[in-house]
Amino acid sequence: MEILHVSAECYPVAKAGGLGDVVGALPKYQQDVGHQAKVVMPMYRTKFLMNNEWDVVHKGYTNIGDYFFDYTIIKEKTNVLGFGLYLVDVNGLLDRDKIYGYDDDVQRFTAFQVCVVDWIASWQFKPDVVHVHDYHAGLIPFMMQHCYRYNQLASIPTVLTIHNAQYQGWMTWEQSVLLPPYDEWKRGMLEWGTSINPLASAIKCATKVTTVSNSYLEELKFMSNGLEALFEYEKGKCSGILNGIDTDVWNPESDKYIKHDYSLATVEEGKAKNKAQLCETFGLDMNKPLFVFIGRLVGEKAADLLPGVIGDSFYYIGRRMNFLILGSGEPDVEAKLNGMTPISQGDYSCYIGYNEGLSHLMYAGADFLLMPSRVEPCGLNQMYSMRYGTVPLVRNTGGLKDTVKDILLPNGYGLVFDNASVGDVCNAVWRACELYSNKEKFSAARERMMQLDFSWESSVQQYLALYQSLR
Ligand SMILES: Nc1ncnc2c1ncn2[C@@H]1O[C@H](COP(=O)(O)OP(=O)(O)O[C@H]2O[C@H](CO)[C@@H](O)[C@H](O)[C@H]2O)[C@@H](O)[C@H]1O
Repeated sequence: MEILHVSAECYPVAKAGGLGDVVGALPKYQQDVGHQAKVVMPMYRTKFLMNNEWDVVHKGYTNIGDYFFDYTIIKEKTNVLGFGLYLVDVNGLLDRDKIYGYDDDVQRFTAFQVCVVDWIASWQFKPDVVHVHDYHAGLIPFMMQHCYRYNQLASIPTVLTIHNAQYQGWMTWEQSVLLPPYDEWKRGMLEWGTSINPLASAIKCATKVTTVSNSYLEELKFMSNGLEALFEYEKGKCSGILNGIDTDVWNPESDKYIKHDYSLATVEEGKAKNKAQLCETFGLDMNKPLFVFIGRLVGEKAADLLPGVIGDSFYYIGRRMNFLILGSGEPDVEAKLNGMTPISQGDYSCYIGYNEGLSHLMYAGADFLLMPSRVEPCGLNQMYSMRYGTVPLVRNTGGLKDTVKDILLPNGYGLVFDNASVGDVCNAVWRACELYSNKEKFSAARERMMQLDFSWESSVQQYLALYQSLR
């Protein structure tokens, strides 16, 4: 089968979060089991672009509204990522350093999608399925079916995977002129509420819709930033497929970002060395359990609770633990976390920013990972941490619910709590400290977690079965 993934992110080309990880891994494993998987994404000005060699495979000319432009599709020469990687170059719109956060993001991602559809229309043999990820590629199913120019693509099945339904890419109706001319009778397929909603449009127009865990799909029917009724209405075409993790990149035995590799047999010693490196770098106390948080500092991840959790843990449980935070996001949360460093007695530090290498070292060196998320479609961090023998503390929601079993249950290994509140998280921190002081139980949980299988194997088969059902 020939599968074309369309995404705004793909690790290691450009990554802002979990979307990049998934799009960098799923096609590789699809390719491994004999399919032809390709990824197309915008050509941002990244290190990966500069460090690799490219062939020009297509040149085209198109427009968004009255802005007409040339575009180029380039392909990485050697399949270094294990699948065909294609980048769309549009000068003036996509040639930026960052992925998101520009005032003209609507124009940028609309232009990207128009180019992708225009390019597919030029293929002699069409792909078996076009698999779009999140709202940045959400207008593609509509364009393939209802834009006159691309009528010949209407019969190609499309799959939408929702990694995060909070962001929907809302556009005003004035911006509808950015789309290629379409059948006006079908404008309802673009609309949700009073605006154009690319995510809602993809849910309506894609042949199948998947979410990155089963529990998240259930939650979306009750809480999806305004799309609840749509998820209920379209439930017949929706299913949940849990993400896997890229076990080549996330492997404590061969992680290129850490100095001290380790396996299940050497976990105590290996983690201790990594912890020592972290503690030395951040001035923390090696003898106390180390709790880390890695992620976007936003409400969805309940990052706003962290200052309260750290303060209350020190106050009520005592200064028996260390905290280390890595992330960037809402300025007030960043400021609060930075502002707390003076309270540190060698037991708190933070790194505000994005740092891939440090994240690997933290999964390897920490004892516990905090994930109090209010919303967590799947969550990769908890799976990485378990593979690295770091016990996750998670809220009972979305993919966290589907992947972490509380230590009190038979064969449990993590710490699960119900509410995204300072009190509930502190209680889990206290339970973790108790677990840490019982060396036997702690090692047993670690061993159990490290043997869990979070590889892509079964999820890849589920995606393939879904594609087959569309033919
Ligand atoms: N400051 C920083 N420095 C270095 N690395 C950082 C970082 N901040 C985040 N990361 C990394 O980004 C990734 C985050 O992945 P998640 O899946 O946990 O969340 P995200 O919300 O981005 O993804 C969305 O999509 C994914 C994929 O489907 C879902 O699992 C998830 O639930 C959903 O919210 C991890 O690889 C993490 O290590």
